[in-house]
Amino acid sequence: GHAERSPYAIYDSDPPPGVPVLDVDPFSVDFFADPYPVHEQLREAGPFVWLSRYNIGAVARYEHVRDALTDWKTFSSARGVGMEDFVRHGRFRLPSLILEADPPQHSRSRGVLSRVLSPPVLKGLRDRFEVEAEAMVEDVVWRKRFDGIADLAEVFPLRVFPDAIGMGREGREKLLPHADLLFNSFGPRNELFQAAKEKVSFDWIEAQGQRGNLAPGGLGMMIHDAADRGEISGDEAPILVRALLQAGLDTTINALGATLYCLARFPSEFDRLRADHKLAKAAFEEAIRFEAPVQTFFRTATCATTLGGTPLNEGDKVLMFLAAANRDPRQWDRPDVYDIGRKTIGHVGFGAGIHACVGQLLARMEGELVLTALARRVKRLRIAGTVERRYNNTLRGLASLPLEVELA
Ligand code: HEM
Ligand SMILES: CCOc1cccc(C(=O)O)c1
Repeated sequence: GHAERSPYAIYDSDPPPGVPVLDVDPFSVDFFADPYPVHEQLREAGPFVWLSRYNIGAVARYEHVRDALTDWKTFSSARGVGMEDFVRHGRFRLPSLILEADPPQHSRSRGVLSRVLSPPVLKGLRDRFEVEAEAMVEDVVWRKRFDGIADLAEVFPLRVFPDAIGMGREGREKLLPHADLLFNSFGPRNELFQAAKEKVSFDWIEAQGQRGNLAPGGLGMMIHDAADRGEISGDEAPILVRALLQAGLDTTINALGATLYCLARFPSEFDRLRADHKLAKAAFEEAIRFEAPVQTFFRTATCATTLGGTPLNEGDKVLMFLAAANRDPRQWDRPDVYDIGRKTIGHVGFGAGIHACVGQLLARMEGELVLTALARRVKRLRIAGTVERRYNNTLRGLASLPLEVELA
């Protein structure tokens, strides 16, 4: 029935026959406070479930999340990866030429960004990132008490990423409110979205990708160079720069925050990292599986098809619970244990298939360098106060993580 329909629902369709109906709200603050019991309900209810609050189908088991992620022809990104369907509802912003595109458009954009974010390019950034990581950890650990989010997880990406892009000095403080708005916009137009919308004037982020606002030699200018070589058109370049600015900061901040949160909650894992610094990358990757900074994305069916054995019609939106898939006991043993020795290959915290995160190598380098610097200087990491959650329709992360450290 519609009794529990959300005021922010934009669909009215009924569930396909025989599909389990849940009236959970996966975009509510209560849910975000502790999503795991609901993730379990969603996985156990069936391979495909119906969310009556929003009249949308969803998949939470690993197998079917991967089915939707990897079959891009059937489950399209071009009608938006959020709740709104670009064909039926219009669009919140100028669509991304990579995230919200299907081949062949997607292929050209992907070719350019994967080269811009490739190993040889990252190698050129590594020394500077390493110096910054060590300096920042040095600055903060001698205080013994600090906030893992405000003093570490937010500081490092903001120090290195806008410079790597070649962004001007002005306005960098606007990057996070813009990302917060964008990630909220993938969910319903609820209070989280409305509050975020108040904070930004929309055209600012669009302007940052213009050639005139970018330093020579930066990742942003490399995208304009690709346009000069005819790989993409001149007016596509600024939108691809926007993609990096919107996708590349809030995600790594929340991933670093998630890793600190895990290492502080599970000291045995911090001890393992202390004993072997080469586990820094594994600690970061396992935190992305375990906490999933990017929780969900949508796809739109391009034709009559089935998912999880359920028939779907062209135009049906499907919600993919990446975070629930990453803890599906059908795929992972001891899924709710943070284990930095685990084989994380195949986790969907970076997505999967043709849209799998194009920035994952950069993200991993940031995680590795910060966690290595920390493991060198700190013997013990302890939570020393109230942990506060930051709420967003798509991103999972903390607003505050009070820490107390014992120096090595
Ligand atoms: C730990 C940090 C990060 C996480 C958890 C993350 C997560 C994701 C996920 C789940 C997707 C798939 C989207 C989909 O399937 O619709 C994705 C795609 C993407 N990510 Fe990341 N990301 C991270 C860091 C970054 C960074 C640092 C950059 C850029 C420098 C970036 C740029 C992108 C772009 C442009 C896409 C779209 C790729 C495509 O559609 O082909 N991400 N990311
Ligand atoms: C992390 C998912 O990837 C994203 C996120 C935000 C924006 C874009 C873009 O392409 O504009 C991509």
